[in-house]
Amino acid sequence: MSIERVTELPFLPERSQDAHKGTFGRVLIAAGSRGMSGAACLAGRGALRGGAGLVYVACPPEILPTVAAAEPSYLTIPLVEDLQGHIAETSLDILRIRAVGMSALAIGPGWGKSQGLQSLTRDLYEQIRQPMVLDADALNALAGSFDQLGRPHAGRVLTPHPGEFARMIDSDISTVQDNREDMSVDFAHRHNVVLVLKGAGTVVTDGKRLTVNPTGNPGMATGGTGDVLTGLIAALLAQGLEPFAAAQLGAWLHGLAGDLAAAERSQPGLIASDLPEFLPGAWKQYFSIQG
Ligand SMILES: NC(=O)C1=CN([C@@H]2O[C@H](COP(=O)(O)OP(=O)(O)OC[C@H]3O[C@@H](n4cnc5c(N)ncnc54)[C@H](OP(=O)(O)O)[C@@H]3O)[C@@H](O)[C@H]2O)[C@@H](O)CC1
Ligand SMILES: Nc1ncnc2c1ncn2[C@@H]1O[C@H](COP(=O)(O)OP(=O)(O)O)[C@@H](O)[C@H]1O
Ligand SMILES: [Mg+2]
Repeated sequence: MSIERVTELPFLPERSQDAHKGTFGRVLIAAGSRGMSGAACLAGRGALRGGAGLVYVACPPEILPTVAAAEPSYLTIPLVEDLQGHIAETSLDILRIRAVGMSALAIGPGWGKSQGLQSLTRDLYEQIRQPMVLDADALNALAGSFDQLGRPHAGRVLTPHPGEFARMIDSDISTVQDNREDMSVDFAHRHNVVLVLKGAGTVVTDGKRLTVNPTGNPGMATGGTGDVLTGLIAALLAQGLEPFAAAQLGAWLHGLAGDLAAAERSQPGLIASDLPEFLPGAWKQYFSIQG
C-alpha cells in the first residue's frame, strides 16, 4: 500500500464581507461529567476560537451551570445524567434530535467510564449523519469493538493519545510509540476513519494520506490541551473542511498556539486554557502563509 505524504496545509478561504454566523457552522460538543466540567469548557473554547459560528455544549445537568458560566458564548443543552454524574445512555434521543441542525459533533472529553456510555457511543457513531470527532472516553468506550461497528453516515475523526490508542487496539504504549505511523495508517485504513495519534509529532492519516504535524512542544503536556484540539477539529469540520484536512489543520493550529503560548509564558507555565487564547495568533500566521 503506497501512502501519500502530505506537507502542504489545506486551504480555508478568508471570510467574505457578507458572511454571517450560519456560514461557519454549528458545533455540538457532548462532554463532561461530575468532576470534569473543565473538559467540556475547554473543548467548547477550542471550537469557538476555531471559528465555528455557534457552539452548543451538551452535558450532564449537574455541571451545566458551571459550563455556562465559564463562557457566555456557549449555548448549552442539558442531557440526562446517571447517579455517578455521567451522561446517561438515555441521552441518545436528545442528541439525535439536536444533531439534526448541526454541522459537526464532538464527543468524549471528560465523560468518564460507564456501561451506558459504551452503547451510547456505538449508537452515535453509527446513527449521526454529521461528521464527528471522537476523543478520550468515547474512544475508551469503543475499545475492542471497532470491528463490530456499522458503517457511519459521515466522516469520523478519532483523536487518541498513545495510551488511548493502545487501549483501542489492545496493544501497549511502547509498541504504539515504536510504530506510530504504521499502526495509525493500518487502523485508519481498516476502519475507514481519520486517525489523529497525538503526542510529539502528531500523526494524521486517513489510511491513504499521512502527515506528521511539525508544530507543538512539551509545554503542551498538561491536562486539557487535548480537549481543546477536539473542539478545534470539530469547528474546522463545521466550516466545511473534509475530515483529513480538518484534522491536519487542527493539529497544526493547535501546536502553533502552543508554540506561541510557550514563547510568551514558558513551557512549564503553559496551561490548557492558554491555547484558545493563542489560537488567534496561530490563525494570523496561517492566513499570512496562505497569502
Ligand atoms: N479539566 C478536565 O476536566 C480534564 C479532563 N480530562 C479527561 O480525563 C479523562 C481521562 O483522560 P487521561 O488522558 O487523563 O487518562 P488516560 O486515558 O488514562 O491516559 C493516561 C495514559 O495515557 C498515557 N499517555 C498519554 N499521553 C501519552 C503520550 N503522549 N505518550 C505516551 N503515553 C501517553 C499515560 O502514560 P503514563 O502517564 O503512564 O506514562 C497513561 O498511561 C478523559 O475523559 C479526559 O478528557 C483530561 O483531559 C484532563 C483535563
Ligand atoms: N511533547 C509534546 N510535544 C508536542 N505536543 C504535545 C506534547 N505532549 C503533549 N502534546 C499535545 O498535547 C495534547 C494532549 O492531549 P491529551 O493527551 O488528550 O490531553 P488531555 O486529555 O489532558 O486533554 C495533544 O494534542 C498532544 O499532541
Ligand atoms: Mg485527552
